[in-house]
Amino acid sequence: MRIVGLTGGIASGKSTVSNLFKSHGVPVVDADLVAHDVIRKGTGGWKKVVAAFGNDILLENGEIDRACLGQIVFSDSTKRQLLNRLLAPYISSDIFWEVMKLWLKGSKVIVLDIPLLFEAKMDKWTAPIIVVWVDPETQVQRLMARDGIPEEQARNKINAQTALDWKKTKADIVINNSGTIEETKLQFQEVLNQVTRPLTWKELALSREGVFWVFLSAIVGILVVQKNLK
Ligand SMILES: CC(C)(COP(=O)(O)OP(=O)(O)OC[C@H]1O[C@@H](n2cnc3c(N)ncnc32)[C@H](O)[C@@H]1O)[C@@H](O)C(=O)NCCC(=O)NCCS
Ligand SMILES: Nc1ncnc2c1ncn2[C@@H]1O[C@H](COP(=O)(O)OP(=O)(O)OP(=O)(O)O)[C@@H](O)[C@H]1O
Repeated sequence: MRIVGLTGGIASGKSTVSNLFKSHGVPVVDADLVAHDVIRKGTGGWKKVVAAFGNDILLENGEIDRACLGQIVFSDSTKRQLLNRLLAPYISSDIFWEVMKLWLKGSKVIVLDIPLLFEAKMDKWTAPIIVVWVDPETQVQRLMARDGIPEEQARNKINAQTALDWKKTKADIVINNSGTIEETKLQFQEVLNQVTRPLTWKELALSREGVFWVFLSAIVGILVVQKNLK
């Protein structure tokens, strides 16, 4: 199995690229969706977050008001680190199970869309690593437009993350999403070819079929040895 890492900065275009993967039949595990799931009302993550941040972050229906929690953590690095610490175990274990489900289904190539791939040190489990890069001014403008927030808030969110230029230096593949969607789609086609090329022997051995054949060979080997010993 090939586990491709997809990361970038906030509003750099990760979801845009992951939607392209999905539309070409490559399954994607979306860490943002997982992060939303682990703080649903009544879950372990919800309890931890409410205990740490208080009832003021709750909506009337008891769900966490993510916009409100976002305002708190994107302007205070200590609180952000606290939230990251509380949720990291839940997020990583859920991502692991999502990967296992895809492995059991026999998926050969999957994409992990994880904004904090490097920060959470999950980059070691993925190869190749794709970084969706955008120039700084376009990033601010797109974030302001998408979230309907003022420039200062947008810059707070961007500064809450490791610099996108640094992430770019760690990438195996960079998609420059500063231009039009059409330009991104052109780059994507090349990336798709690269990512879906035949699996290496190691990747093959880690796929469901690979494990099956290793297991079957071991059983046959044992039976042959036992027969020869009789
Ligand atoms: C802060 C929260 C409540 C804001 O929720 P909201 O729905 O408004 O935003 P959403 O979850 O869609 O995140 C939007 C983007 O913000 C950035 N972001 C989210 N959390 C963080 C963080 N802890 N540090 C830096 N950037 C972050 C990512 O680029 C993400 O794609 C939420 O993002 C959260 O619970 N974050 C902590 C969990 C986490 O680490 N998520 C990232 C997945 S690895
Ligand atoms: N090439 C592009 N041209 C114009 N707009 C774009 C382009 N790529 C993405 N956008 C827009 O920019 C915004 C951010 O893109 P997207 O949601 O894909 O980023 P993201 O990295 O997934 O964000 P987040 O980190 O918040 O999850 C969206 O409103 C999207 O429609």
